[in-house]
Amino acid sequence: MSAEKTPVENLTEEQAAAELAFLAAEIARHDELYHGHDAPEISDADYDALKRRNDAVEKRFPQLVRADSPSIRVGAAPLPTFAPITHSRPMLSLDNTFSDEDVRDFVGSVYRFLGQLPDGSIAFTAEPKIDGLSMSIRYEQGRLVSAATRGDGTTGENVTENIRTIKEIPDRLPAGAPDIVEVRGEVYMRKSDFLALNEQMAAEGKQTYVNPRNTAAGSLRQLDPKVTASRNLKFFAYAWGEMSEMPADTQMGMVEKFGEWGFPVNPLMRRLHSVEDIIAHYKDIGLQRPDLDYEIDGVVYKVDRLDLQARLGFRSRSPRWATAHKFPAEQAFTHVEKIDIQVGRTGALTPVARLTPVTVGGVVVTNATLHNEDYIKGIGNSGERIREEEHDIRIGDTVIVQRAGDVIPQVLDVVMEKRPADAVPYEFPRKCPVCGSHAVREKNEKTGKLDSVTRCTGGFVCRAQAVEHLKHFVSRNAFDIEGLGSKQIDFFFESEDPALQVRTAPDIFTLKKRQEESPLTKLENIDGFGKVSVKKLFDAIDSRREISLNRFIYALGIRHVGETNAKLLARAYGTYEAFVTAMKEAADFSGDAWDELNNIEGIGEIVARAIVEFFKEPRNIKVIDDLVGELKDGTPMPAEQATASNSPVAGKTVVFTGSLEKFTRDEAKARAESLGAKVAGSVSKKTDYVVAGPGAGSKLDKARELGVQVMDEDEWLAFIGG
Ligand SMILES: NC(=O)c1ccc[n+]([C@@H]2O[C@H](COP(=O)([O-])OP(=O)(O)OC[C@H]3O[C@@H](n4cnc5c(N)ncnc54)[C@H](O)[C@@H]3O)[C@@H](O)[C@H]2O)c1
Ligand SMILES: [Zn+2]
Repeated sequence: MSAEKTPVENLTEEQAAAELAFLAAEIARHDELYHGHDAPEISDADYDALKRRNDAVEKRFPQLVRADSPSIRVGAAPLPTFAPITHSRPMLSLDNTFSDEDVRDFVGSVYRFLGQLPDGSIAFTAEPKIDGLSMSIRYEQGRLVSAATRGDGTTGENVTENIRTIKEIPDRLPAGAPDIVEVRGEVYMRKSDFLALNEQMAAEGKQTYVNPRNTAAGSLRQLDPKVTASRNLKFFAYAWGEMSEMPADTQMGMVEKFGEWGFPVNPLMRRLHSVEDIIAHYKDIGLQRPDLDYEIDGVVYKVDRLDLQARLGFRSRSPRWATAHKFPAEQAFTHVEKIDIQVGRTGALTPVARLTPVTVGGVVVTNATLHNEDYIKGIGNSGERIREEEHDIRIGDTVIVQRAGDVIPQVLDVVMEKRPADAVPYEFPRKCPVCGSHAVREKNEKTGKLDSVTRCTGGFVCRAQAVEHLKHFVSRNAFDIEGLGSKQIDFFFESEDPALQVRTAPDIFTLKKRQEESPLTKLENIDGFGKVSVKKLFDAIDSRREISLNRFIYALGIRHVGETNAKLLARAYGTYEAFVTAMKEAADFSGDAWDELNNIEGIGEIVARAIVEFFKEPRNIKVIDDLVGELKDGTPMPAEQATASNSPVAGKTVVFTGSLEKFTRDEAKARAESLGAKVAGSVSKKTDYVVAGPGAGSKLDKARELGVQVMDEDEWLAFIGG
């Protein structure tokens, strides 16, 4: 879909054709979901953007307009569930306008089309665009005989029995009404009814609805009219189909007539002349929008005189005499009831505002992400202010929420006038709410600033992260346990059976024993496992009780510690014991152990911090101790190279000093490391050997002072075996 991003003017004809084909299929799919199943997958704003893109491409390449172009189609084909009804006159859609400029263009185009009419002489009606579903209701001799949805504009669904259950829709017209009357308008659900229905659905443990429009459509298209009847649907009349006689000669007059006949009509409809008045009314309706008990998504403008409407006529899918001026993504006011912390799979603590439910742009919003600690304070990712000082988000605050691009609702700002006197700044937790481990913000190496994300350090024990960690633990470059894939981990993790459950790494190694001791749950009887595969699995697990230190470290899934760093650490410390002891000693980020960790070539400060934070968490230590206890000899094997060479220097710390003659400093270091030694830059009590060439100075003195064994180059070579 990268072509989508290419500016229309840069598209080649070939690209344009391909994109139009894609858009036709994609828009048809969304139409089907939205109109056919009342279950849209994307927001209206995103849908409208697809449509606009299609229009723009077609405008530049008119020769490419497809027979199935969304610009000439309306809605979606009726569902076969209902009998089809062919409309006596098509039910069309409306053209859209999005800006004041578009409105001027629309009015201008009407004047141009009609010609010779003085400015200000054409009246337009302006009325809210109700977000429901359009309906055509037919009366013959004053009696309701049928009702149909719009469908694809030509054929709709017969929903007569369901429409009859709507109390607001008269069953009979008063005497004097024409013989044939088709009243068209919008069936909708009130916001308050929608919220109440959803509450009830939730209380009954049923799936709740997304928004009033889809709920209204779903409620109407029920096979059982009793369900429709229970939903308290409403109606506004604003248009008509076939009429045996016209009772008025203006749009306004017609709607007034509908009102007289007993149909609900919208009280906000006005007749206006100038673009300025039209736009002012649009703004006024926009202001009233949050307080209306029904969803509207714009204001519809129509040429008032019906003779002029007739002259203007229709395009393929919409009248030339009308347009819908859409509202931008909606904002709404609501309260922050509380702030919860969610822990992601990587351990990130994300604050979420729990809001008093409110509909925003047609969708009920109950949560908004607050991203991180700084965002709550009003500080952006680069340290910039995103809200005014003091506009930090507090529990109890009234806030403005917006669905921009309509994905995750955002809290835009705080209404300070409404802040309760006792509201206190939110205190971001320093502990993971899931596992209780301490949570930290990392420091950015380059900027020296704190990272905006707060992370749980209990990666190894935290339930929020555990599944991912376990999957990592058994993966190919870690413990590499065959037969224990992602699916199996999910299964064992979710199991509530003590004989099957795996929540932490050591559980993997106790599984066999627990199985043996449990007379009830036998893994081999569970779907997907069989006798043979269970034996294989337990063999695979047992074979991994012997594991190299670098794999072991990598398997812990410490942040920033990938395979390379795990190898560096394993090589530097040689043994598990040495490694863990050093990490514990480095807990306060100072002292010899901390310096040595930072001295390891390739290990930077961020990595070093992450490792120390990990080992600082007693919960991690507990699990690691359990894990190690399950291994052969109660420890991972010393670093890989060391075991290979059986060298006397494996795991030892060596310092080279003075000018070496038999080899370069780099060569000496590489050689020593390949034998499993750790090469350090300075002498400390941890140093095992100092290799001193001619001219050695202070390091040699220090070694003598500490009683460290000193060798010359030849002795060293003999020691390591030539
Ligand atoms: N999210 C999705 O996947 C998806 C898919 C398809 C359509 N949609 C949304 O549906 C709408 C497009 O559907 P559309 O083709 O029905 O166009 P439309 O809803 O923009 O406009 C036409 C409709 O407006 C309605 N309407 C309400 N009040 C009216 C009034 N006072 N006067 C005249 N008509 C009035 C009528 O039902 C008419 O059919 C857009 O809002 C679009 O975003 C969304
Ligand atoms: Zn945690």
